Amino acid sequence: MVWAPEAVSGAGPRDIRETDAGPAEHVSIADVAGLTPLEALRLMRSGPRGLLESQAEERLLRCGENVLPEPAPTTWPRRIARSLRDPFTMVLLGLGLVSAAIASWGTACVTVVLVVVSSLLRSSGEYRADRSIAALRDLIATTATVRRRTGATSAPLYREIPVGELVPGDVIQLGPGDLVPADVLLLRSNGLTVHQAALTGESGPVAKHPVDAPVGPFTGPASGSELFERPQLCFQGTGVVAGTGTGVVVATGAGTMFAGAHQVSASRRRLSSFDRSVNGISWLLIRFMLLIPPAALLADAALRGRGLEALPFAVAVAVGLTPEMLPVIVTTALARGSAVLARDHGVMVRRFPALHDLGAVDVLCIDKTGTLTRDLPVLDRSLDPDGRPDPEVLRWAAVNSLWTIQLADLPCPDALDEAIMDAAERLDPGPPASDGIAALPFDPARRSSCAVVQRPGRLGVHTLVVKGAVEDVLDRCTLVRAAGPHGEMDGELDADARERLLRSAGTMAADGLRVLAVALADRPARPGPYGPRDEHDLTFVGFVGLRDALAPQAGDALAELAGRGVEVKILTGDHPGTAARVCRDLGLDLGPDLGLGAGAVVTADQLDGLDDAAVAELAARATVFARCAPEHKARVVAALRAAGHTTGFLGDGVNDLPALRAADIGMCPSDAADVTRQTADVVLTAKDLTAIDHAIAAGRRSTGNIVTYLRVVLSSNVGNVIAMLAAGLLLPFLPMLPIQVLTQNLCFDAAQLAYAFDRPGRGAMRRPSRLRPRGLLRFIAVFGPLNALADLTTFAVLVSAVPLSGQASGQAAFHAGWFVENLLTQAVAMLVLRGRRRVPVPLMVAACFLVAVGVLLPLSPLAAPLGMTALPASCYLMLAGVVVVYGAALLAAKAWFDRRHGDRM
Ligand SMILES: Nc1ncnc2c1ncn2[C@@H]1O[C@H](COP(=O)(O)OP(=O)(O)OP(=O)(O)O)[C@@H](O)[C@H]1O
Ligand SMILES: [Mg+2]
Repeated sequence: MVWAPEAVSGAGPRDIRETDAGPAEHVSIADVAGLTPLEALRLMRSGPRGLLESQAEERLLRCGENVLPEPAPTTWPRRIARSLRDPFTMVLLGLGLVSAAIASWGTACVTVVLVVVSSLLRSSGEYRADRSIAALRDLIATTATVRRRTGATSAPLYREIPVGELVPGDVIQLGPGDLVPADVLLLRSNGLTVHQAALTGESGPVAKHPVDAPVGPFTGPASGSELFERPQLCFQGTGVVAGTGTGVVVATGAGTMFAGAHQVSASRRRLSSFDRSVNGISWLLIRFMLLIPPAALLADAALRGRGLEALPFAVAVAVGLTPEMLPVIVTTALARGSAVLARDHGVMVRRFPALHDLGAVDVLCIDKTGTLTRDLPVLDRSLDPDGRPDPEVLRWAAVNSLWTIQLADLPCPDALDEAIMDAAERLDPGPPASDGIAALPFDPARRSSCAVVQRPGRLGVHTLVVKGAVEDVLDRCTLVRAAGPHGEMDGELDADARERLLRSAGTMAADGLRVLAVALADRPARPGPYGPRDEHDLTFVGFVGLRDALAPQAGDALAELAGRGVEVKILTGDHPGTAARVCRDLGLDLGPDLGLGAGAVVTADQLDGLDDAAVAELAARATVFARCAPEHKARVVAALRAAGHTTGFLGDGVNDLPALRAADIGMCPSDAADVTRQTADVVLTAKDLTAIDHAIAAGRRSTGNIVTYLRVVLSSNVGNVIAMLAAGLLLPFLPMLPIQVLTQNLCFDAAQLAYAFDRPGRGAMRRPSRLRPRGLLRFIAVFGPLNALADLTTFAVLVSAVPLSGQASGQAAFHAGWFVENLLTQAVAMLVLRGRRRVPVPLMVAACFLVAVGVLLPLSPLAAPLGMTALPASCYLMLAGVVVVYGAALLAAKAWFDRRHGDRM
């Protein structure tokens, strides 16, 4: 909400004249872009110690909650209107109009009933789906750390509040992984970098820091990109990559820059690949349907000279052909799959089409820490440059950990830092000896952290303590510490010494340890800020090695995934040796030596010189990519996708964000960084590979059910059309009355809803599943004609069994016979075409329903109005024979088809 400072003279309706004078405008971020922190605080009627709780309450009432303007909640009429926009419904409505125009009232009524039923079913399915997605919001909801006071004299306290309760003037803290909760002007910062892609589309992180000198009023356009370049401004919806900051909230809710951008982008939602393939299949069918009935009509007119009297029949056939339950089945299958997944395995799918994409995943990229290992590191050793145990190295590492945590106000300390401090505390308990001056928190791009401290008795000297990845720290070292006869001596770090140190780090890594290098430098004390460029000419002092145990279920889950045809790749920022060892311990095959110097492992610097094609080629061959910076992870994922793989990515850090965006399916655990959680398509309760395995299985199940539905419906529809065309040419009367076509269609639709509760066969669960129009066509090409053959056989049987000779009763018997055969064969096809596995109850009920209607309808009082009569017993026997032979033929054809094309979707 736009903040109107109190006490504006000439008060507007929202002003409350209670305090001293302030400026006359509502404040937006552009208004503070030219101000110093102090000026901005004054304008916002706040202070460095934050707002009073009472002030905040009052502002919350006046400015409203800090939430994005929601689109109006979907009402039922709107929901139903939306479900009518689907192509099948449009076609049905069109056919209804045609039937009304030719006064074929029965067809018109049935068409309307179909439209109403399918749109009601679909809307209620979507309603339930929306509700379960809304329930997920709590899981991904974020909080903000705000500084407030209870009374004018009390000390300010930091506390976590729901982001919605932030008000203009609040002083808040930002840390790595935070989603910036409002538009903010920075008061202080420490190595803060922010990812602004949500607003600017720019992929790299940008540095942000307060500007203390007045820069003059901001005169550019208030929405202009120039605003995003101002280092002192952080915008809602952007994510903190590294470092920390404190800032004053300027605009919240609808008043933020993000709210403006969000409204534009929300109206242009992209279609997912799943939506596109469903649409593709729909339009294919619609074209087919619009073509067949006119063709039937023309053939009929040409051969029998019947002209327009066959029009109602043609329209009814078109209605019968429409798979109007497809949208209902799709919604139900996906919503049900997601609900079961959430309930049984704690996996939340944030948009339903993602469930289909999960089933299609054939490459899964994961990180190492917390996924393959437990992320509970324990210090194993601390060594001097010569490889001798040396507690002094641990002490320095702990100094770095302590002061980076303390001075950078990190919200939650890194597991490595905690482990180092625990070990140092056991070594010498008590308060730290040195004083912290400044800190550069860990940055995944620099792969190191730095603390600047003042040692006791070393006045006038600042000591830089750096720890981080071995290669990166050694690159900034020129000296190496050596123990001399009279204490410490520093020798030159030449190429040989560097080689030797890299080798000993490699040995530790190959033992499965996480290795950190520690380095120091003394500098004359100075007041100014420290930055990454101060990390040079360091003295290497030693290594610390930490052991992180393997995650208990990781090995089994990797084997399961391999059994499902999912290839797993590891993208980690860690040492190649550590990564390779962990993978071997878990039984993951790393593949052959790539001849690049790191065995089977690719290190990210090897990707740097390569073009996209070469990266794709390497990505196909290698399993482990080590020393990855965030953009390397994204590059590998993008290369895999470009090569045609459906790629999933699991990660939890801010450094995983670019890859999460690049993947088809981004996954993260529910305790991941805010930004990561907001970006992911799938959120897991725990970072557990087993849950992903379940999620993939659920995706395949849902897709499998949709595919089975399409296969059965389309092959029987195609069969019927062929049979009707043939009958039109062979028989002197209509093979089926329009009302019969429609009744049969209603029965099929009702029965097929049961497919949402089916389970695909084992074979389908072992391979990635996708909706493939071509695979579908292949199936229909075999089973459609087979169905038509059964119909034609029935015609032959009926023609020989009932006296037709133009009598009405003969035709009614023929119609009844074909009606019965159609329902029975459909029941058989429903059970046989899904493969040989246990039939779930809903499907069995559906098949029995079809059989019961088929057998009983011609005997019931409804027979006469529907234009049918009871059949002689001999006819039932013959029809039973046809159905049994058809069932056997289907079984044989299905077995042949599966052998030929595999039991896949
Ligand atoms: N707190 C820290 N202080 C200093 N260096 C660190 C710290 N955490 C990690 N590092 C170094 O940075 C490297 C990369 O770590 P990072 O956590 O960014 O990797 P990652 O890609 O998240 O790895 P993973 O696949 O294990 O999740 C580590 O191997 C380590 O050398
Ligand atoms: Mg990580």
